Amino acid sequence: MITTQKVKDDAVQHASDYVNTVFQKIEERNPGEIEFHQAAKHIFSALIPVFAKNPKYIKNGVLERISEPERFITFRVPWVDDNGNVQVNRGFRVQFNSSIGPYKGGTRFHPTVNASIIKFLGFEQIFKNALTGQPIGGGKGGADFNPKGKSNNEIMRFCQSYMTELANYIGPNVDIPAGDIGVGAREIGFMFGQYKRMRGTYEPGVLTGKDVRFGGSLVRPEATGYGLIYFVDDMMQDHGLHLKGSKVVVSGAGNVAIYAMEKAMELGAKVIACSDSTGYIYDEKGIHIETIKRLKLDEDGVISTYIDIHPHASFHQNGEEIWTVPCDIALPCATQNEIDADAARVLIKNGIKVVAEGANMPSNQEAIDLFNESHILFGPAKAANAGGVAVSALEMAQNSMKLSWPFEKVDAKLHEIMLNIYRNSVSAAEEYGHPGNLDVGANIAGFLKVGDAMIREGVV
Ligand SMILES: NC(=O)C1=CN([C@@H]2O[C@H](COP(=O)(O)OP(=O)(O)OC[C@H]3O[C@@H](n4cnc5c(N)ncnc54)[C@H](O)[C@@H]3O)[C@@H](O)[C@H]2O)C=CC1
Ligand SMILES: O=C(O)CCC(=O)C(=O)O
Repeated sequence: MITTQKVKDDAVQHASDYVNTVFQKIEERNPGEIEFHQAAKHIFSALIPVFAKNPKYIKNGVLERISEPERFITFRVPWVDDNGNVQVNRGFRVQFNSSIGPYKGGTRFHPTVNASIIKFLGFEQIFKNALTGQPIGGGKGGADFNPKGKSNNEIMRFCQSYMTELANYIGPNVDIPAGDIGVGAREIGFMFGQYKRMRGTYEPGVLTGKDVRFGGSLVRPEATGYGLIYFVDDMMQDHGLHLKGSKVVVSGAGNVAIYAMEKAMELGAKVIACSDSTGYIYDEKGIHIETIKRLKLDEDGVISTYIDIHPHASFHQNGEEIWTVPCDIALPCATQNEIDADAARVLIKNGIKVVAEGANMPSNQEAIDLFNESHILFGPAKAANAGGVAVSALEMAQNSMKLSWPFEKVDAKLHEIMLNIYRNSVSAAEEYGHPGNLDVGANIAGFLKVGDAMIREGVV
């Protein structure tokens, strides 16, 4: 049952009943898809004040429509490993909502990928993309393929097979995939090469996160992490706090985590811990970012080897316990549901001031409630990590114009977009009776843009 703390009048009660009815249908139609249910429940509860104030969304069935993907594709991905054995994985693409632009969203290669994970990510992406202010709809894709331990040739063959089927459903004005966990510039390059070979035309706008030598945008590799820190900086300054001199803990050591650490350090913060799926490292003197980049980006190694190079640091095997490290700012940048109520309580007990989500849905609902109750500054994923997709949209714009913007120009646009996302989330939260709650504000601001477009486009 979805409830709101402010059941004041009939309109709110009616909106709450409506949201609960639609949510029940989602549970019935998508049995067992717990991550999708979690994301839907979270967003729906934030929207109760919107439906109470504007019954037009109820009348036009916006919630029923927005929560049912326009298209959900699953496909076989057969490939041959280095030993000559045939392997089969399952590929997915959800084309969730195209009311404000072509479907846009990343691609995850990880053994845990299933319909629920892809739908939760695609659903979140609708609202995130709307928040960026750019004309991009929501989509997401991936496969239950485990890139760990695979050779470069195996990765290439897998990407080519994945694209051979996916190419039937995407295009620069239809659906534009990018990277996510397990998919970076190398995988995007292999997929781009296969798409080009199949189509026989050069269409750089079909994928983002490409290498700069063939249509990629400067700043895209850094964008999610840098954007996260711009968001944190804006949010802290607005509350009289400063990044400079703050102690930061970051989970993950992939694309998002690395560039978040880099920008945080550049702005004067001290990052003292980061992790991968094997455990976390603690470096009281401050993490040496060049070592992490070399270990994780160049060598695809494990984080424990950091202590061979920096013996004063320590390695701790259980990755989740990274949240026991006392700090001012916690940045979950690894995966979903990495902060539960217990982790949130420890962070709060240790005096945390800011939590901002680089990963998608890294904090569960109980954790978010605890942060809000304790007046921790909380930057929700769909606002705080929107910098990656925002620069992807800038990459699409450059591809359409057949030109490349300099680093400084893209970086300045990224910063401006993050500031606008912050301000719009603050305003929406205030307007709908939850001042200071950026989580509610971001969901509402994203929804209003998409919901209004859906009404104007008719029942489609
Ligand atoms: N790449 C992008 O532009 C964007 C990514 N995101 C989200 O950010 C998160 C990270 O994505 P990327 O950095 O792109 O992926 P990545 O594959 O580059 O890195 C993921 C990192 O998380 C670590 N990790 C995974 N599970 C873990 C666990 N249980 N405990 C500790 N560490 C763990 C991995 O070892 C790796 O270091 C994901 O939730 C993704 O959906 C969100 C917005 C954009
Ligand atoms: O750059 C993109 O299109 C997608 C980024 C992404 O997957 C995300 O925002 O979660």
